[in-house]
Amino acid sequence: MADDFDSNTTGLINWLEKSGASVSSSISLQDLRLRNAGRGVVAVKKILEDEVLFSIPRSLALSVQTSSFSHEYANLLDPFEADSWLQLILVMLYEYGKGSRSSWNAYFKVLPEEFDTLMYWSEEELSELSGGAVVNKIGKARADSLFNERLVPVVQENSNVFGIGSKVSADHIVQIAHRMGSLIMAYGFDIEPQAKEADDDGYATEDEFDDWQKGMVPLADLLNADGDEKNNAQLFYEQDALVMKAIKDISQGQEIYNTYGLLPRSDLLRRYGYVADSYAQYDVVEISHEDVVAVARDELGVPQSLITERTEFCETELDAVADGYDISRPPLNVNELCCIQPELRMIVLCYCLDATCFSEIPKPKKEILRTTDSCDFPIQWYHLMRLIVERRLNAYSTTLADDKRLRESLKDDVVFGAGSPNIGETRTQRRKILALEVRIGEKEILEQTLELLGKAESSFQNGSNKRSSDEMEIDKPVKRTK
Ligand SMILES: C[S@@+](CC[C@H](N)C(=O)[O-])C[C@H]1O[C@@H](n2cnc3c(N)ncnc32)[C@H](O)[C@@H]1O
Repeated sequence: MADDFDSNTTGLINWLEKSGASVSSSISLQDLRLRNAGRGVVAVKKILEDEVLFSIPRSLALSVQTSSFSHEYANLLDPFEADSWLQLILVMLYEYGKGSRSSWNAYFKVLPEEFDTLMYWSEEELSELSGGAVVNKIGKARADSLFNERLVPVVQENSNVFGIGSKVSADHIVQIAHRMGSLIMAYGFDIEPQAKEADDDGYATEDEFDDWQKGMVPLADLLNADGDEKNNAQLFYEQDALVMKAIKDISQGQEIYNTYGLLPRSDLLRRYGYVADSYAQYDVVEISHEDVVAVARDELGVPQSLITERTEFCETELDAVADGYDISRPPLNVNELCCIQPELRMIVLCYCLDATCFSEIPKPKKEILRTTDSCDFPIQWYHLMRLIVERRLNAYSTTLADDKRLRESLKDDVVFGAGSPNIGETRTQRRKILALEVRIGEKEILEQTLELLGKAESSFQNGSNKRSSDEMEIDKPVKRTK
């Protein structure tokens, strides 16, 4: 491809090696744009487990500690002391503004200027995700006002320090700050600090447990990621260097993958702007507390006074109340409702119990939160839980069947995830497909949960030990069905 892509890649490797990094001859940084994966690191020779792929001196990581900004302009950083994210953005604005005078100039040249992360989606594109909880987690408005109120005045008042003209608009500064914030989110690492010297008596000082610092680690952040067995490398924080090592044998030609953690695809899309099938196992659906209350009150007729009393109990005695609760992907071949977060199971239970059963909840109360499983629930629990899941499913404007049909119709055009060619794909079309994958995952979870609830409810109704809430013995030991 005729652009600066390859020369920037070479520039990065040359800069790293000149600055004390070592890069194994068994790897190469390659152009994976045809697979919609930007740059990536590929094994050019067989690599053995524990082999060092590259080693980056700590001083080459870009952070508040390593940039000269923190001592030259400490006064500008001070007001942001409590916010390490804003501090790092400020440092990156400074180094970026220095252009070729920055030690990290070659590094900035390989970092992207455009993102598919949700922060950059239009309202129309985001509407493809409506019904899901992720649209409420993007935080663009909050970031905009934080940048406008706190960063813009500092940058404008010190335009010479940040290498921008004195007439640069607030919008432009906010735009670059968003780029830096997005880079930190998708490329940054939490870097373990160097171990401190031990005291004479052999004990390390308390400072040894200093917080890990956010920073950018050149090259380490050019590894793509996998949520499963393709993950074959990991960054180790050694005393003087950050060292990427193989965590399993890697064949020649295989891509080298880091991991971004056990993220549901909605979060993968929000933070990294892509989805991959290997993360589908971590998908979750969030049910808001507000929805649980609304369904109990409006659809099951639980009086508001009882809801208030029981919510308070769940909050003070069980520490179980949150803004939202997760339902995760039900494990295959397991007929239990362990996919529903225990806190949600317990709150729903508390809303269902009559006064006598409620007063019999045994002590220590927190114990029951951890041990109660679906076998101990009264029939009303299944009913309320089903209504909650159905309400959540109805929040989407399309059904799972609609979405699967749509995916089928797009299948010939686009392959999803890391292997997808993006030729001819418009940005909006690509985003539509990414959202479709997330929606399908969430709806699968909800439909599978409904199926499990239906099965559990009917086996409860057919069973000999039919109980209603007033017959319930809540302190019985957990009866596992397996
Ligand atoms: C830490 S960077 C990895 C380097 C990136 N490929 C580049 O060229 O700058 C993270 C970004 O890489 C992309 N990425 C990571 N893993 C991927 C994968 N398995 N498939 C496709 N893209 C991936 C996403 O755009 C993500 O935001």
